[in-house]
Amino acid sequence: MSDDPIAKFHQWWEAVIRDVQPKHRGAMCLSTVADNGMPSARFVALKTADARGFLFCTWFNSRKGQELARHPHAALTFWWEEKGWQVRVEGVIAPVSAQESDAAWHDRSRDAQLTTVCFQQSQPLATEAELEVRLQQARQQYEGQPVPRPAQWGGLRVVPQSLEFLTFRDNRLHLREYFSRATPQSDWEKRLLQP
Ligand SMILES: Cc1cc2nc3c(=O)[nH]c(=O)nc-3n(C[C@H](O)[C@H](O)[C@H](O)COP(=O)(O)O)c2cc1C
Repeated sequence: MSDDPIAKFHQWWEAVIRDVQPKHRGAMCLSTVADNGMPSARFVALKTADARGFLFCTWFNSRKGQELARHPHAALTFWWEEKGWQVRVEGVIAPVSAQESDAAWHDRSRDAQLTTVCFQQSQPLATEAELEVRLQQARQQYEGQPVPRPAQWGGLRVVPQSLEFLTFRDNRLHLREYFSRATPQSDWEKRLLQP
């Protein structure tokens, strides 16, 4: 078993992509905390995972973006049913360079860029019909030209302090491999946890 949790994460993620071919290959539950201590969770898409951390993209002024700006701690949870694997990540939020956010923006399809720019994520919506109207307006506005990345949209990185890999077993003797480190510069320590 790998003693480098990032390498282990990659082994698992690549195995899932290869063997399961999920439609949303990077889907992960992102948990944040509000001022009153209330947690909130939603799925986002993992873009990359490497020694620097786990990168996802969003609106900085969305609910999650504002919560992370005020409380820069986050948890990520993956569950890959076909493999019986759960991964939990806990860490701190680190900003991402404008160049990296630009690269992520250019990776998106034009359709995805247009649906991103035409909404103010997390704000109230008057009617469902407004969705189509706004998208049509954005199509017209940017016809024949590139869709620029909004300044409020970009990447955020979760720099992990701990990762836990759970191998689910039908007899409930789940294997839990827990990795933690005191600081991002420290070595990882590994231990097993009771199921
Ligand atoms: C599979 C999946 C992937 C998603 N990926 C993203 C994403 O990468 N970024 C994002 O902002 N929202 C993504 N969403 C939408 C979020 O779940 C959420 O509805 C939205 O970001 C607003 O959350 P907030 O109001 O807590 O900020 C995704 C939803 C699903 C179901």
